[in-house]
Amino acid sequence: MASSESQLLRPRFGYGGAPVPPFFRRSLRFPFWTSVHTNTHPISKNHLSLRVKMQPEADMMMKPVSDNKIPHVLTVAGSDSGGGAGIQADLKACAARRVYCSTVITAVTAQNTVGVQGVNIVPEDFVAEQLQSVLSDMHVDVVKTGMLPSLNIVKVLCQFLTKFPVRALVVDPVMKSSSGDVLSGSSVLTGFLGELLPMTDIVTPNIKEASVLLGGVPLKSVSDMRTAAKLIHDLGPRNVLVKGGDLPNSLDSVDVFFDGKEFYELCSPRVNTRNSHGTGCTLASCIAAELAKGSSMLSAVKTAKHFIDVALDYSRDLAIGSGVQRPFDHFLKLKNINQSSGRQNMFNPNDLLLYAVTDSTMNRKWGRTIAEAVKAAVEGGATIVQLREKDAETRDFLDASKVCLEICRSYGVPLLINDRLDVALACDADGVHVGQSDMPVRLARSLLGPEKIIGVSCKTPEQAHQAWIDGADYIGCGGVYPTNTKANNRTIGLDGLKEVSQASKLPVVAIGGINLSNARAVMEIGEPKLKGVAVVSSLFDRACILTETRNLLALVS
Ligand SMILES: Nc1ncnc2c1ncn2[C@@H]1O[C@H](COP(=O)(O)OP(=O)(O)O)[C@@H](O)[C@H]1O
Ligand SMILES: Cc1ncc(COP(=O)(O)O)c(N)n1
Repeated sequence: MASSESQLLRPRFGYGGAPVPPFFRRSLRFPFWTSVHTNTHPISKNHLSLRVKMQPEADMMMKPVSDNKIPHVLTVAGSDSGGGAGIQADLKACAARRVYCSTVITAVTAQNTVGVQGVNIVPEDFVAEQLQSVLSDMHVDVVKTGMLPSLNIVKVLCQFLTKFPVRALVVDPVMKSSSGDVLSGSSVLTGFLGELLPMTDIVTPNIKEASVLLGGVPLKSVSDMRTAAKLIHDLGPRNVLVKGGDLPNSLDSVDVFFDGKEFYELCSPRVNTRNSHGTGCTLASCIAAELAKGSSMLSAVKTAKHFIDVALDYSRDLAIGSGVQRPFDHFLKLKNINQSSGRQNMFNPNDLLLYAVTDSTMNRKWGRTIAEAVKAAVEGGATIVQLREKDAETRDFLDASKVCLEICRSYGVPLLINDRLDVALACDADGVHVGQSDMPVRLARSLLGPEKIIGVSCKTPEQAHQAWIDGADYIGCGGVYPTNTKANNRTIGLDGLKEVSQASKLPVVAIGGINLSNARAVMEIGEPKLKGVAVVSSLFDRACILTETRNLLALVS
């Protein structure tokens, strides 16, 4: 089988050749080998780097089929009673990626954080019955497979995939659990090699599974993973992702992607955690979800890898179960329940580290769309973004906000809207930032509900205290230095910032004239409540936003 993107996205629903939206077309001017630095969940200050070779035309996003068709992934996998892996991980991954997920259960396992205590295989005719029910009715876009515990189940699945072709088939060749317990016996290998892999669009073995597929050759290095990816590709799948989560002696977690022509190494710092049970299932489901939405294969793989990084980093110390195979949180929500108010808050104060505030005048000056500016900033490592569009038409602002939100979500970066609660609500942004003469915080909270982030500009300890009483999440304090971006804005200097930060019960981000030459001095006032710097001109009034963001991030981290 050929390994082209166009083949993968078979135009069953008629959008394989859809034109690229202008935003994506313009954003594809990457150098050949590029290092895309993205921030992890800012609980840690690690920054990921995806060492990937970008392919401009192949890495574009495709337009969804129609506005009404919900992207749909069917997972054919086993149930994990502990909820960390298998069907449960697949459902959570698809929900987190906003894709519908149906399920065909191949086995029920009794499993927890210690290991697998029992496996009950579903008879193949009942697997067939489930496949018939879903595939005959529900317009599945992508099928993702996990635990396929018997050769007959593999065969039944292949028959159904021939009868009901789908746009893409993602195969996670699950063989053992992370605890080392066998989930699929060696008999299924015949089915994989003879039937399933040749139908597969991407197969995602970990290093042990890659070794089994290749008859037992050990994989000990990234170079071995590359060789294995090539050899597995020869078995029929159009794309191969050899996952390096278990690669010994590696500080990084490196996955090797091979599309039949090019190799790509996707690299991120290894998260030191026990909460990694279900990463393989999640990664494959995430790839399936992105493909169902219309992404290219490389883009789907990159998004999935980034999703895992953010979720693992967030979940590194989640206490669930007494064993070492602990699950992680796909929704980044479990730790943020504010017990006292019952309010569930997604806000993490460390998100304030490098806060990018857009400016339409600067974007016009440099000939950029707001989305291009935001994309460059988050690629450079901005940890939170605020859209501040004082003179935009509502419709234009809303459209731009939706595009920016999509970009920010794919990087796990919160997006706030300045002042315009209506726009924030309409696009489901993560929150708002208001000034002292904008919507009062208390009203904003009642309109936005408990989950959204609300920030408020404060110059004095009294305003900071009021912000806390009214239910804000953070305060923006400044202008620290004189600036042109805001007329008649009194400068409070480092002394004023220190005074407000000492008094504030809320996390503080400094704003006003902050740039590469003074950002360090700001952070060095050493106030625990001061979590970062917010910048406008020093990112957006510059030729290369991405480079400026990286440089500033390095200074404040
Ligand atoms: N500790 C970790 N830190 C960062 N990424 C990890 C870690 N463990 C696994 N991953 C990533 O999770 C995904 C699943 O990999 P792996 O754990 O090797 O698969 P499996 O769960 O099938 O054994 C890969 O993208 C891998 O790089
Ligand atoms: C039902 C089921 N499917 C897949 C896995 C693999 O997940 P992991 O490699 O994280 O143990 C599992 N443990 N259980």
